[in-house]
Amino acid sequence: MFSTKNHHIIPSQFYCHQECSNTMILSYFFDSISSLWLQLNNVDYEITVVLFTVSLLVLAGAWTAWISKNTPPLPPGPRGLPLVGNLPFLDPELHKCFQTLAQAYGPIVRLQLGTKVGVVISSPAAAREVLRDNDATFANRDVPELAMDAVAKGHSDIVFSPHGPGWQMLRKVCVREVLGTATLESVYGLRRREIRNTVRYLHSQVGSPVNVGEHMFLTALNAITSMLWGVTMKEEERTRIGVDFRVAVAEAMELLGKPNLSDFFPGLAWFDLQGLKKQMMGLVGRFNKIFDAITDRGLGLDGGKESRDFLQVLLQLKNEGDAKTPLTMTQLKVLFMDMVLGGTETTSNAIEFAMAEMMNKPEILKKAQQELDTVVGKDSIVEESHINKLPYLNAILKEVLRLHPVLPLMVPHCPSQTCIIGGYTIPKGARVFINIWAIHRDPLIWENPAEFHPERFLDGKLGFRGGDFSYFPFGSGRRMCAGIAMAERMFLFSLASILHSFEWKLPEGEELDLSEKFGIVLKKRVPLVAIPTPRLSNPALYD
Ligand code: HEM
Repeated sequence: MFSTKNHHIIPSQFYCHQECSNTMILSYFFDSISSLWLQLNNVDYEITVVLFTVSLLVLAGAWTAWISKNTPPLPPGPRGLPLVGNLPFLDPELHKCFQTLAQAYGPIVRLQLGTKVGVVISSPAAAREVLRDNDATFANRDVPELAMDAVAKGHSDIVFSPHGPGWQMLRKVCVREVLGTATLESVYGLRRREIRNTVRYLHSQVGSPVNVGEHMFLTALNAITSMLWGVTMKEEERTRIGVDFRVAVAEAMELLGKPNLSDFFPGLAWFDLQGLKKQMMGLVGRFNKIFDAITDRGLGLDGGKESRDFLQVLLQLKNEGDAKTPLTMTQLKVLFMDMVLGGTETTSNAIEFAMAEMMNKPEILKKAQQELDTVVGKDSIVEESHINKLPYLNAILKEVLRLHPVLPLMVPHCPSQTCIIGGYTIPKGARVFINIWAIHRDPLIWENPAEFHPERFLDGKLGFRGGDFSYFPFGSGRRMCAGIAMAERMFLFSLASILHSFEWKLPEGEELDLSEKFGIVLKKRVPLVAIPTPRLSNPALYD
């Protein structure tokens, strides 16, 4: 029965000649099926079944071949070992390791990370395809195993919430209500109080070496917790809670930064082989206790105070409970968490790198101080209202986030469906790293990319809003940083204050080390230790 028509010819054409048209292939198979059915009545039943099965198999094979012929390949990448893939060969300095891989394999590299596919994006064109052209598809996160439970219960924070109404609501509350210009302005006094405390403390240390990063971390943490609940809680209570909180945040960052086998072999997650999940559960319990103490205090207030902190803004929002922002107590707590985790180390590490780069090039430091002396004067102190009048300091912020982007691989994205990027197939569920560190140092884009040169940003053409994919330290698209406004203010106000108030020098015999240490948040390998000496006209300006 297969001797008629082209049964022997067409399959070989199909497999051998690429140019065979898809329409021909499909019409051939529909013909085959219909002719088979027409003849069913005339032949032996068993033979018919066998032939029918063979025909289906051929159809399936042809379909697979058609699909694979029409599906672009996976991106190129290094060979790995069975089971573990490329994991054993990845250098812990991942941002540099990924840059080297991009030099060998191109701007889109595939990795096998245990059972997971990883994809590294290292060019502006590919980043634009991911974050702009396919923004909705890539708006999900590859959720680490340690955050899975929270996501499954709908208790997740903004960073790991899946793209959807829950995430949208949290983000709206965070960006518009809490970190919007009006609320940020209203808590200026709380920010200022903490920065003045730091200046006062540094003044008490004049002539002695201080750990710049550590003090900037404490300043950022105190400023953020002060904005969060600094009106609600009295200073003494706030300091006590701040200490517990600081320890818990440091443990959470360390835990999240540890490579977790369960992320690479989700099948093993149930066994929690490294005990990380257990540790995380303990930590969640501690955070809950801290937040309960704070929110209980907030709930006890009558809300009639003139000055308000974020806690009071959020509790009011929760109590008003409009249908669009049905904020729960758990969501309120996770918002706090995002602000503390997202806003402390990022800002303080950027300030530490900026100070180190400037001390390495004293002419830049002098120029920044001269600008401050012109705008603020030596008989006065820096206020946040000055920061828009300091173009050189703003250029320093941009340049430090170019050279040392504090989230060098951003927060991994995850496509919700298989899609094509740069001519390659990116499978659904892949872990997509965007190597902004490599893009920000690409010699095809930047002149002398390794050099700290704030002047390159003085023309004001490049901004932070992710519109240009050669420079996007806060990400781009719908998952870009939710705290840009706060980060800008905190960085500029803190750096301006310590540069304006003090001269800085290295301890005798010390050498400046500018090297980086990879982590979710990039940090200086060797902490910057420097000696402050006063430079303002009147000691009262340090009170
Ligand atoms: C110098 C300081 C900072 C830098 C360089 C920075 C950078 C980033 C980057 C690169 C992302 C990931 C974007 C993506 O994956 O597409 C991100 C996400 C985020 N950042 Fe920041 N950030 C900073 C400060 C802050 C501050 C101060 C806050 C809050 C107070 C904050 C809150 C967040 C949140 C909530 C997300 C997750 C957004 C989402 O998934 O929708 N960040 N940040």
